[in-house]
Amino acid sequence: MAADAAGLRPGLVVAGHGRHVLVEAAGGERLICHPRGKKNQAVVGDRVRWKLSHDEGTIEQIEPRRNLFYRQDEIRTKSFAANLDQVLVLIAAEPEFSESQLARALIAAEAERIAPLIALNKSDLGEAFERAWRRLQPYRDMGYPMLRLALRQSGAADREQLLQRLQGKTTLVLGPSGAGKSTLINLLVPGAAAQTGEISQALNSGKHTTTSTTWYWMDPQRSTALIDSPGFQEFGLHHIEPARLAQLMPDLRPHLGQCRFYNCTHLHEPGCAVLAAVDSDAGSHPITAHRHRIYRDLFEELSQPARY
Ligand SMILES: Nc1nc2c(ncn2[C@@H]2O[C@H](COP(=O)(O)OP(=O)(O)OP(=O)(O)O)[C@@H](O)[C@H]2O)c(=O)[nH]1
Ligand SMILES: [Zn+2]
Repeated sequence: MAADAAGLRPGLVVAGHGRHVLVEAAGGERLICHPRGKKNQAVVGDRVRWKLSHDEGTIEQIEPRRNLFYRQDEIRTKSFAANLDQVLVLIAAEPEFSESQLARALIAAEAERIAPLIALNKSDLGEAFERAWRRLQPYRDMGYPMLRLALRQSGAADREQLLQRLQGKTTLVLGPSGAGKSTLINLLVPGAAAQTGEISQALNSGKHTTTSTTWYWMDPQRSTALIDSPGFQEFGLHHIEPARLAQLMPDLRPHLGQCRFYNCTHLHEPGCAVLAAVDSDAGSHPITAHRHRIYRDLFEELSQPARY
């Protein structure tokens, strides 16, 4: 597409590495762009206005974001994707997933009002799978959509199942190492491996890197996208106020506003409606003891002063 009077062209950020990003122009061609100034770092999924200078570009504007998915550890903020429709958390029967990591990813999505979708892979593993599926019961009760996958065995069927959920949307895929994220991306994006090679070469001048977030189109019409992002581990949530945490946990949420103290932390107070629901048979929204422990641990973690 032609540049406007100021020489600006529209583009989409499709990969990021450090300060420079790869931008896809309206016609589909891609080029390296650098941010203008120190602030305003563009992230994958950003719609930008860029200007050509020599054979690279500078990003002059970032369009307002619908949402920004980020995790923040104690040291630095790592925002990594913007303008998402949903987050797909891919876990597996083996290696055993960490419920705390799963809970963190869901809370990060809830905080930005991005719809989460959980997929449990390796249903061919029999008993180990059923055990993992049972561990996810509280998350089904919370209303999160959940898929059973066997990506290595039943690729074609899984592909159909996934397409129904992904079509026309932009989905960030998150998952711990070994759950099958590469298998899933290769199933849905033919040629993904080759693309990754090209991107890392472009961004990193030939050095191989797997640490950048990458946008993949699933269809030639460029209407359905997957974003692959490393780093499910160390999912810091330091950008979230502890007092806001309970609202981001759908099993705690229905009990809020019913505690004796308006500023109840739901950790130890008498007359706490959340505590009353933990492992309770009475009432319609029970909270498992494990989920309350995750809440407690996170609340304490987020209450620590940030260490810089
Ligand atoms: N049994 C079983 N194994 C699977 C299935 N899907 C993937 N795997 C295997 O699980 C292992 C991890 O799969 P990957 O796709 O490499 O997982 P990943 O999440 O990308 O892992 P990293 O590369 O470590 O980030 C591989 O050995 C796959 O062959 C499945 O449905 N069943
Ligand atoms: Zn309370």
